Amino acid sequence: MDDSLQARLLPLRQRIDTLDEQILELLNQRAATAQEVGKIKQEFDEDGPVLKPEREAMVIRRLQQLNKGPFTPEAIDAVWAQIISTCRGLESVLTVAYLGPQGSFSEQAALEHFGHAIKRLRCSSFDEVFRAVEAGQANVGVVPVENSTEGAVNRTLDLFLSSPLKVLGERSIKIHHNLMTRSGTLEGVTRILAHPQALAQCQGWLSRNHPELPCDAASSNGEAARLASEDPTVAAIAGTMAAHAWDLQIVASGIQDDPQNRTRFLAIGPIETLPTGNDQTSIILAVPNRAGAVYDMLAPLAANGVSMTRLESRPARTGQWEYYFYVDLIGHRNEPPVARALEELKKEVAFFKVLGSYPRQ
Ligand SMILES: O=C(O)C(=O)C[C@]1(C(=O)O)C=C[C@@H](O)C=C1
Repeated sequence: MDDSLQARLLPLRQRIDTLDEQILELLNQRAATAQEVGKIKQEFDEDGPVLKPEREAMVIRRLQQLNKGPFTPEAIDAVWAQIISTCRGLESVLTVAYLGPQGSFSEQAALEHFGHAIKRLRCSSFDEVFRAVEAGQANVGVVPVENSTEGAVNRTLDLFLSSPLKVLGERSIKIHHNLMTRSGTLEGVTRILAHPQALAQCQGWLSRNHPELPCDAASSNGEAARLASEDPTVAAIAGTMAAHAWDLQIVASGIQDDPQNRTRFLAIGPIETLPTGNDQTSIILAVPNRAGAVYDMLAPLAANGVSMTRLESRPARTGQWEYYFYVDLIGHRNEPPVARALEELKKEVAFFKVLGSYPRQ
């Protein structure tokens, strides 16, 4: 019985070994070719960015279209993110800034988007992420912009207003929250710590299951986990990555009120991204405080057949009930319908800023 099992498995495992050798050979050929690409790019522009977000998106999309399975499109995305990350890292290592500490959801988004062959710059606030990239301490940053349960991440929206950085890409990740402690139980625990967004995303579960425990805000879920690792009276709400990073045990998993809870992150940096054929453009607008102004603001989009996927408003802090509108459009700013719509829009509004055009995820 055992022998016949071995006899059937052996040739298949030998075939896997041979295929792996071929994959390895091809990966090394790919890495060497990327290094050549890197040298040519450097000859043309010594200080130019190694990162080409449009090319990375197109490499992955092309393979997803060619793919006949059983490898899944998600697996292609995950595997090639790592392959490209390694190839890019052999040209020059990308420094990525995001809200830390270790194990934060921002870290997860940064690693999923840019792969593991990066230098990690963990920051203590979103302000610091923007500052680090603006000052050149990091090549790019990753910041959350909206959550499917809680809506906009207001601080990020406000920071975009005055930052010269561009949006280079987007990455939406599933946010699965867990309650965790050092011991794996709630014995001796007197309070729960988490980022305010996480507390809001779990408020139903918390009020049903632990109305007796006060909840306090931490600067990130990773930070809550770090504090729980030092203090047995603290339970943290954070992701599985944070539990591993801080050696915590999960008391309850999947405690977010919406099982489909997701957060969308944006990659930001000082570079423009070229069109890929499937892009999105993010802009900020402000309109004069008069009747019909918002209608007029949106009319050029409809007139040029440009679809809007998101409209968010933030107070302009003038005390006059004036607002900034954050708008996402389908298409790239260099493509004629979007370019025309933006030209017309500019004439209607009191404030206009393009945050960037970037590949849709
Ligand atoms: O095509 C390039 O410019 C490369 O440097 C190669 C490569 C890749 O590995 O495919 C790596 C980094 C860039 O961001 C884009 C693509």
